[in-house]
Amino acid sequence: MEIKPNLTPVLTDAAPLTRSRLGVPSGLSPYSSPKGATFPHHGPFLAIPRKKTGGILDDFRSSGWLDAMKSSSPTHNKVSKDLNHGTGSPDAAYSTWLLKFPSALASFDQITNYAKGKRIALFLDYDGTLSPIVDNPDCAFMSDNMRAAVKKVAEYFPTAIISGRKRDKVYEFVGLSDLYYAGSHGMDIIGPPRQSISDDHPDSDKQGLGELNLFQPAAEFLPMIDEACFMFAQVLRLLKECTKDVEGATVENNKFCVSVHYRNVDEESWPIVGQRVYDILKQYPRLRLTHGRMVLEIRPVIDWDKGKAVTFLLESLGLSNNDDVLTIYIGDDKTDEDAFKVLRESNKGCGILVSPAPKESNAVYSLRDPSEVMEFLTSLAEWKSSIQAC
Ligand SMILES: O=P(O)(O)OC[C@H]1O[C@H](O[C@H]2O[C@H](CO)[C@@H](O)[C@H](O)[C@H]2O)[C@H](O)[C@@H](O)[C@@H]1O
Repeated sequence: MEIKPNLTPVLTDAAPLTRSRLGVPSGLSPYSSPKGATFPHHGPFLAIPRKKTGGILDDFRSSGWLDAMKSSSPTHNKVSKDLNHGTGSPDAAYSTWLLKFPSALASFDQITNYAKGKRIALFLDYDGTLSPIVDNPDCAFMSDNMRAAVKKVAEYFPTAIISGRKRDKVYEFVGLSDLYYAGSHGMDIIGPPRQSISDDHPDSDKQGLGELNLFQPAAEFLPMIDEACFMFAQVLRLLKECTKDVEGATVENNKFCVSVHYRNVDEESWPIVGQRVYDILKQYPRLRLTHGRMVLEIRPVIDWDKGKAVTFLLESLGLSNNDDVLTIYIGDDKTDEDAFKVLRESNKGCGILVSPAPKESNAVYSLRDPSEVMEFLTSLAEWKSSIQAC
């Protein structure tokens, strides 16, 4: 399968996303729960506050922008201190947390038992999931071993990478053509083919990868995003000229969203960065702010996120209305929670949270870090290969 960047868009404006405009079989309304077995949930459900999508600076107003910056970006010391305070040691806290979010490796048999007779659709976040978190976003390379593991698993299951990054950038990092790519938090999707997998090749998990479509629900925001991105960069440059305080702050243009990174900024100066972003955003009522790992993410106020992207891809692949499909989404970030939530509520599959420390989540299982993700993907491919051989 070739990635063709210049195909005719399915939809290039931000008009309401209806079934007919999308040209997909069943629209984007919430799934109804399938009959029959439900995916196992462990321990009490931990509620994640629902993301607001209606106005500007929702997060800032509701919880205070500095608090939000700090809570989404705990420093290593702060995490250790919190864990020690609550339960004695980070290891003990992690073990307790694992009761609620069991390791997907330790629960591998349970997952594959559940997957028996079903087709698996696989969704993978990039940063912090396939590549380790590093200080310089341009150097977040995935290892060759990880690439081989993703390639292998994609030979058996339809596999999509869903990232906050610009689509081209994440494709450059991953470098595999036989995958679907959704950049800008799902606002820039390559794929899927016009014919559904199930219509074409009912006996296979992974067929029908024909001509690809481009889906960009926020296309009309492009000029505005470019302009805002330019302003963030200008303001940070001016700030750096006058003061060393924000040394380390960088702006990344992710096409349909902008990332303002503060990982390399002294924590005392985070308020300056946050305040500048806040000031500029006041001029853009159609842009909103969300928080990632040491990053402020500015995006259009459309009701679209990674969860919607998963729904869109499953529907377009003809996999959404089948009870014989198990969707697995692996991710590490707040933005991945939208996808975990969709899977949890629709009972269409399970989220696997990648985290070395306890966190609230809508995922069902957990993995500690990208090396465990690699092990899980390898095991999944081996399992599929072994049952095919039987
Ligand atoms: O959805 P993702 O693929 O997880 O992308 C989310 C953001 O990831 C990148 O930033 C994060 O990773 C960087 C490299 O490890 C790290 O330096 C940064 O602090 C993290 O926030 C990416 O640079 C952002 O544009 C994405 O939005």
